[in-house]
Amino acid sequence: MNACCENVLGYVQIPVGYAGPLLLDGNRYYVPMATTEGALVASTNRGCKALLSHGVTSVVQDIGMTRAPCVRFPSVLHASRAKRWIETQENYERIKSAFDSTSRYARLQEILIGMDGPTLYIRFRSHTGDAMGMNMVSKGAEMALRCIQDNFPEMQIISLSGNFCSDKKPAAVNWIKGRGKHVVCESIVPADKLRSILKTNAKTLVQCNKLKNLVGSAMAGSIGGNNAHAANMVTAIFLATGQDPAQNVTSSNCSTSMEVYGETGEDLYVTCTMPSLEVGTIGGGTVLPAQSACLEMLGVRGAHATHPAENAKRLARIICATVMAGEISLMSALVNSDLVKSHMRHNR
Ligand SMILES: CC(C)(COP(=O)([O-])OP(=O)([O-])OC[C@H]1O[C@@H](n2cnc3c(N)ncnc32)[C@H](O)[C@@H]1OP(=O)([O-])[O-])[C@@H](O)C(=O)NCCC(=O)NCCSC(=O)C[C@@](C)(O)CC(=O)[O-]
Ligand SMILES: NC(=O)C1=CN([C@@H]2O[C@H](COP(=O)(O)OP(=O)(O)OC[C@H]3O[C@@H](n4cnc5c(N)ncnc54)[C@H](OP(=O)(O)O)[C@@H]3O)[C@@H](O)[C@H]2O)C=CC1
Repeated sequence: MNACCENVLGYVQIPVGYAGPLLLDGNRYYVPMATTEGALVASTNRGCKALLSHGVTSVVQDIGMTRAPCVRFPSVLHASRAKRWIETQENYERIKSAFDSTSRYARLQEILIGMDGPTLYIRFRSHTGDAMGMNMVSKGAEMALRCIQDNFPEMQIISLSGNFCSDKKPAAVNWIKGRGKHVVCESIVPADKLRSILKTNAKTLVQCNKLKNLVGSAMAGSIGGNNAHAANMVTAIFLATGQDPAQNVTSSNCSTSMEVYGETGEDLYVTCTMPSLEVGTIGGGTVLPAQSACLEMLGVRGAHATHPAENAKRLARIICATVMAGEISLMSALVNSDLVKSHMRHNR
């Protein structure tokens, strides 16, 4: 009681299904998904089946979590002087040791400073082990600001979060600089599997991906990227595994790409690139029993025994590969005009 929530009056139950086996980097996963959208799990499951013959290959980069306080100075000259001071290597090291002193795992990687008039937006980026890291990086940023203020007493702290972080709001900075984990997944779906499982072919999917996910997203001025429904798989796994649900905003950034492949050009080459997956396997809602059991299902519960961040990185890979499964299945349903039919069957 009273962990992760206040004034607790009960639980809201959400059904949890699974998709899989998902063959990823040589391992098989059964992926828990909490959702009330009938057809979503069936669709993701179908995508997993279509990806089985080649499996999914992933690469992941631990970008780190970010917090960007907004601080104001009496004039542009004062602000510029402070900016230069922070950017000097020797001072960066002083700020870093203040930041790092707040945690056994938070380790500052970079300070990126934006300037608007006499106001600075100081974006601290830190590795946070297996935790998603928002509490840790906020704590570190607060200590780092104290170190800066010791040298610039005229600095006024407007807000610990200045929105240049950017947490829980759609923002281009997270696409460009990354946030959390940056994952790229790749696979090939052979022509026979496209035919028998997805009931379509590579050329049709590639054309739909271009006109819907690329041109359509551009027409809409999308900043979430060119994808069909990454947010569906991200959110369902976030709910099942105790991630912060509001972070589905940035975490769902995804670019889905499709090309024809193979000697006859009948196979499908597909990639999903997700630059800002904000995930952890320790801390926050991951400690709750059901969510913890779902992490256990994936073999990533808690802190990694020997290499901090490895569990969180593996969870990020699994989410991106599951997104790929959902993408190829929904796209196939759309080109077959099966979307409404399947939702009338599973979703009502
Ligand atoms: C529903 C299907 C999969 C049927 O598709 P189907 O090809 O008729 O299915 P099937 O009966 O031939 O089965 C093929 C495989 O699909 C899986 N499968 C099939 N049924 C089940 C089930 N009940 N439970 C678990 N798995 C299931 C399973 O892997 C099965 O293999 P098998 O087990 O037979 O060897 C298909 O029509 C489909 O994928 N529809 C799309 C549904 C979807 O993706 N909905 C979520 C997105 S909609 C939305 O929220 C976003 C949107 C659309 O607005 C975004 C946008 O703008 O694009
Ligand atoms: N404060 C904020 O601005 C925001 C907070 N949140 C919330 O923050 C929470 C998540 O914060 P987060 O910092 O991830 O989690 P926690 O606040 O739970 O911090 C993680 C804790 O786990 C400890 N730890 C033990 N082993 C490890 C390991 N291997 N890797 C990393 N940490 C380890 C850390 O140690 P140590 O003490 O040494 O660091 C720390 O005490 C969520 O509930 C989320 O909803 C969300 C958005 C904003």
